[in-house]
Amino acid sequence: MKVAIIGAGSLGQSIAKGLLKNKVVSSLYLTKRNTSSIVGFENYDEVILTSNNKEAIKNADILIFAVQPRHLEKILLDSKDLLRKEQLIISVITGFSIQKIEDIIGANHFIIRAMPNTAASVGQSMTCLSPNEKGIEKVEIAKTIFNSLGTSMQIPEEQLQAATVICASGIAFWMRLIRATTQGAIQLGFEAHEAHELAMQTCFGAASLLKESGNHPEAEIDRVTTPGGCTIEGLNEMEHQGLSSSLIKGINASFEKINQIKN
Ligand SMILES: NC(=O)C1=CN([C@@H]2O[C@H](COP(=O)(O)OP(=O)(O)OC[C@H]3O[C@@H](n4cnc5c(N)ncnc54)[C@H](OP(=O)(O)O)[C@@H]3O)[C@@H](O)[C@H]2O)C=CC1
Ligand SMILES: O=C(O)[C@@H]1CCC=N1
Repeated sequence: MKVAIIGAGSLGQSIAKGLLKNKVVSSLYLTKRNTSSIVGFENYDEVILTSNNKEAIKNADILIFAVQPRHLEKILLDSKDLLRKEQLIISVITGFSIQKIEDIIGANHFIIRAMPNTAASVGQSMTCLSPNEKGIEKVEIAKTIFNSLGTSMQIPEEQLQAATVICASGIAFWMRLIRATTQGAIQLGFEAHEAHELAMQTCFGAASLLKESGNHPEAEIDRVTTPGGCTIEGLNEMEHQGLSSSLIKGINASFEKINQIKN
């Protein structure tokens, strides 16, 4: 696979690292205006770092656009004459609709909007995919790419904003929960590095339990909460303080914001 990532910033580099780790690309163009700020890709023969989007677009079969939303329109306008009908065009850009992409480059292209997260760099992204009408033909290729970076799910484009909040912003939400647990552990007397390890592995264990057992979280909670014990005491206090409610409200605030952002 010859891939170009147009806009190798935070997410673009995460995707690149995952692709390289899994050896799924024969050549990988990474573009950004200031290429000197990219580090960590020097030892890969298949990587071409450049600020020349046109060169990257010409030499790739799969284009992954990962610039900030405000930059996409100009890049597409500048390069639309170079786009080939057989190329697969993937956009990971928040809030930039398929309709808007088609308005710029035409509907006769394989276009797929993808919403991965930064865990792509370690092969653990949850990626949601929404193709345009033509892109349905190439959705399996997109699944192959994003399944090599974690797991993927095809969803209607109308749900992509919600998926962004849950999966892409979700990385930040879970990080904050892990950080808060770490702070609690330090208060209980652990060294910071120990507290971090305890919080991180326990979070990983909780997610793994659900994934491997297929159980509902409440079933797993019931297995931990000894009657009259410390777990239910802590859990109930967290709920009195609004744990579930604050998460749901945060998710809704994030969703309201994403729907206000105009590209
Ligand atoms: N970060 C995340 O976790 C997620 C982000 N997204 C979406 O992905 C997109 C990228 O986000 P993120 O990686 O955080 O943003 P960044 O700002 O980190 O990355 C964007 C990159 O695009 C480059 N760029 C800007 N203009 C051009 C240009 N004309 N040609 C080539 N490259 C260019 C910038 O580098 P330079 O200035 O050197 O050109 C920058 O490195 C956004 O649309 C965001 O909504 C979606 C899901 C998750
Ligand atoms: O915070 C944001 O707006 C973008 C979209 C999801 C992750 N980063």
